[in-house]
Amino acid sequence: MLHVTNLQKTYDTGDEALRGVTTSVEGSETVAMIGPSGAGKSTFIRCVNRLTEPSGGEIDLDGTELTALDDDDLRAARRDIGMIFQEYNLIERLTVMENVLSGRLGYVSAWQAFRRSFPPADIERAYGILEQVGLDEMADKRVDELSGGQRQRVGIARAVIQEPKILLVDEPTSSLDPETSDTVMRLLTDIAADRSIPVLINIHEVNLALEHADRIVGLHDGELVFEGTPDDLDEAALDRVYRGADIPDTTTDGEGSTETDDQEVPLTTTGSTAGGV
Ligand SMILES: Nc1ncnc2c1ncn2[C@@H]1O[C@H](COP(=O)(O)OP(=O)(O)OP(=O)(O)O)[C@@H](O)[C@H]1O
Repeated sequence: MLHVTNLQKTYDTGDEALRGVTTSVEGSETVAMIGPSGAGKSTFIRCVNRLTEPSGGEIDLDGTELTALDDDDLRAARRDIGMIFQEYNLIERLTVMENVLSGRLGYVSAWQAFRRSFPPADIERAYGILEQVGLDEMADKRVDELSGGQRQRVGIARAVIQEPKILLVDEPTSSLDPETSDTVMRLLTDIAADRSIPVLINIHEVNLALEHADRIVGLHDGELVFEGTPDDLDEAALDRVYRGADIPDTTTDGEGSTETDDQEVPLTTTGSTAGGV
């Protein structure tokens, strides 16, 4: 489905955000991308749909090489990629329904898009998706009257109505409380299963990744340093992801040395940390 090969990004500032990352996302799996702040997680997701231009590498989505597309073809290819953002990126003055339908803008004529006029089938589809995300009663509410969790569900519905081949999700829970974060993660994995599409989620909280992901990818300083199941993410792997190296066991009581942290492992949405899982 999504095959990324040797993806590189160096910003104009000289920051090397991605140093040759290779990974794939397949089937209807939920993949969590973890890593410390600045590891390159957002850059990776933004490069995949070319909101950020990669400096090198290949991105193959279902047989289409995205890095080779001109603007028109890229616009068409982006319909296949549902994006869900940390800060929701909704149009505040519009209703829930209008925001969800904006996910269909890529499918209607320019005139229909200008008038925001959508075929009845799209409206029916929107009601179905709103029901799935638990917002069918709120279709006519303005989104600036909603809670953070409800807004994120509107963002999910807007991405899903595109009928994408993949969902890319950038830190969906960082503004949410733990319970709402859990609901949002469960919703994303349910959607992956229902629609048989993969979901790639950047996530700060390791606990949420362990609980909800089928597979975890770990970045450190622009490099992929871990790829495996939640069960594979042991303390040594966490050290590689969050500290950039395997920390040798220097203690006499057999516990790994975590005293030399340059970055603690964020385990929960409330920001509490610990040396292991
Ligand atoms: N627009 C930009 N211009 C220059 N440098 C950037 C830009 N965006 C990101 N960077 C740099 O690229 C590196 C990776 O940043 P990125 O935001 O992708 O990391 P991240 O893992 O998503 O971090 P966080 O979890 O804090 O969002 C960092 O060193 C960052 O400073």
